[in-house]
Amino acid sequence: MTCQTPLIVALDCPSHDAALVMAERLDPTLCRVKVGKELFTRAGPAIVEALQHKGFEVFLDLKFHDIPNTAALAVEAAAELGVWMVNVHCSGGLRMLTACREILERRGGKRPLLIGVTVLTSMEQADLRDIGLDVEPARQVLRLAGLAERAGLDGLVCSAQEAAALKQQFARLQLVTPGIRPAGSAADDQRRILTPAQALRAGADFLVIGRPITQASDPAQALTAVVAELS
Ligand SMILES: O=c1ccn([C@@H]2O[C@H](COP(=O)(O)O)[C@@H](O)[C@H]2O)c(=O)[nH]1
Repeated sequence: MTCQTPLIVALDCPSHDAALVMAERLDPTLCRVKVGKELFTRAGPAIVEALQHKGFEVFLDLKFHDIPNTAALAVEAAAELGVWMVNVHCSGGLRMLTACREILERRGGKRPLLIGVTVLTSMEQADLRDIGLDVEPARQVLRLAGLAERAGLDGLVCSAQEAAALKQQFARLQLVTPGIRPAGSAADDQRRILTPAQALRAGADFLVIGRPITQASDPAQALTAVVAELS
């Protein structure tokens, strides 16, 4: 099934069973799901297959960042799982990004969207300074977007705060935006946030939402409320 909505729910759950219980409360016509580091490390490829079996398209958010050969082979393994989207860190560099794109092209057939992570939405300027980057997040995002464009990636993970500037310079790239917070929700550890409606207006293609839905007392109702905000 091809899902038409921009919503991706982050299933940051501690076990296979917990993820399936949460997935039961979601509707695959209203959202895709994201399997990240915690869930995949605990539950492995079986959880991806189980979610696909329930009708969900899966974004495998493992943010690969390694030497080109290792990263590319990891991306190929993700493609073999039949995931809809996979990602790598742009800061792995042009050769790493290119190797990841090339291995998917060589494989042929239906392939996942290959998305480059720019600057994590939990980071602000002080965090970049701590790692030796004396630059505003938005500027660093644009730099890394240029690398992703040159390497032929399909899109970027970025904050929706950068979406308008990115769409202006890199119209081809699809923008996947975590750090989405419905009005009144806690920001948690996120720093560069926007509401769902603001994010779409700014040009985001896909909105990643985790805790505001999965930790709500009624996740199905929380998802429906976001859908309503966007319609
Ligand atoms: O820059 C990034 C990249 C990935 N994420 C992931 O998205 C979700 C967000 O969850 P919330 O509960 O809505 O904060 C989470 O799985 C992160 O690993 C991100 O937040 N920022």
